[in-house]
Amino acid sequence: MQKEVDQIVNWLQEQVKLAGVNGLLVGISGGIDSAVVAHLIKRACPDHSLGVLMPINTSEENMQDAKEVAASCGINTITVDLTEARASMYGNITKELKSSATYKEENAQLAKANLSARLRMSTLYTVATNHNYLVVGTDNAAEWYTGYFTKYGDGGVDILPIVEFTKGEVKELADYLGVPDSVLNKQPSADLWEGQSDEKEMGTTYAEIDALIKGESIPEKDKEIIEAMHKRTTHKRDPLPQFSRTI
Ligand SMILES: Nc1ncnc2c1ncn2[C@@H]1O[C@H](COP(=O)(O)OP(=O)(O)OC[C@H]2O[C@@H]([n+]3cccc(C(=O)O)c3)[C@H](O)[C@@H]2O)[C@@H](O)[C@H]1O
Ligand SMILES: Nc1ncnc2c1ncn2[C@@H]1O[C@H](COP(=O)(O)OP(=O)(O)OP(=O)(O)O)[C@@H](O)[C@H]1O
Ligand SMILES: [Mg+2]
Repeated sequence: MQKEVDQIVNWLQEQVKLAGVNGLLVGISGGIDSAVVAHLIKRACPDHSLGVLMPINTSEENMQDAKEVAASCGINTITVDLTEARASMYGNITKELKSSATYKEENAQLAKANLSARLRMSTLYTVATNHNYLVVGTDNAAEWYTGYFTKYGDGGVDILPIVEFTKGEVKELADYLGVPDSVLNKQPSADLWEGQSDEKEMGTTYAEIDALIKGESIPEKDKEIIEAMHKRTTHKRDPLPQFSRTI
């Protein structure tokens, strides 16, 4: 584990040098992926790393976990409450959709959730520009394979240090790095709506996704769900389709 951590930390330092920036930042949610990334960037850039807490109707418990994550690695933090910004922006967009009779109630929850993720991305880039830092992403191998992230939201980042680590391996890293137990043992959640849990929404488990990625056999039902997610989200991993005048 020490060797893996050293390798990621060296890689992060290399990325800072290559990009010619001053440091690194990450959004800290109180979940395990951002906890691991916060620890790693603090190790890579002890004096030039930052954690950004961005509540949007976020529970006191998750805020407390985010603060404990920051305390556990000693990273500096700022908090930008986006609750009003999201309410105002979503309210304005919805008003327009409703007045033009193009509002679709069945897509509302997801649209609102993805707006939250994209407001967080915009906030991170505003802070990153101010500090001349890179925005560090928290996607792990399971999320990347299934495309379980918002395009240009939490997926809109500069570098991905833990994208080759399964959710199980992220947990091992978290344990090694000293992430608090409350975060280590918590159910993964995008926390984009009341009661959301990743596994409930996906209809499968991280254990099955991890197993499939590692080439192990898993129940047919889970395989179908995971492969369908993978296929549907190909566009999130591929380069942008670009019209070429030479075609
Ligand atoms: N074939 C295609 N080629 C190019 N672009 C395509 C496309 N199909 C859709 N699109 C575009 O992509 C959009 C759909 O993608 P996207 O906006 O990402 O939205 P979508 O994949 O529908 O939803 C995001 C999912 O990620 C989950 N999530 C989000 C954020 C954080 C976390 C977490 O774990 O913390 C999880 C969230 O709960 C939800 O299940 C469409 O609106 C369309 O604009
Ligand atoms: N309230 C928040 N404040 C700051 N950043 C956030 C917040 N919510 C989400 N994020 C950012 O979006 C990323 C994606 O969320 P995701 O839920 O996948 O990761 P996590 O919360 O760190 O771990 P887990 O998947 O176990 O919940 C987070 O890692 C974090 O960088
Ligand atoms: Mg989370």
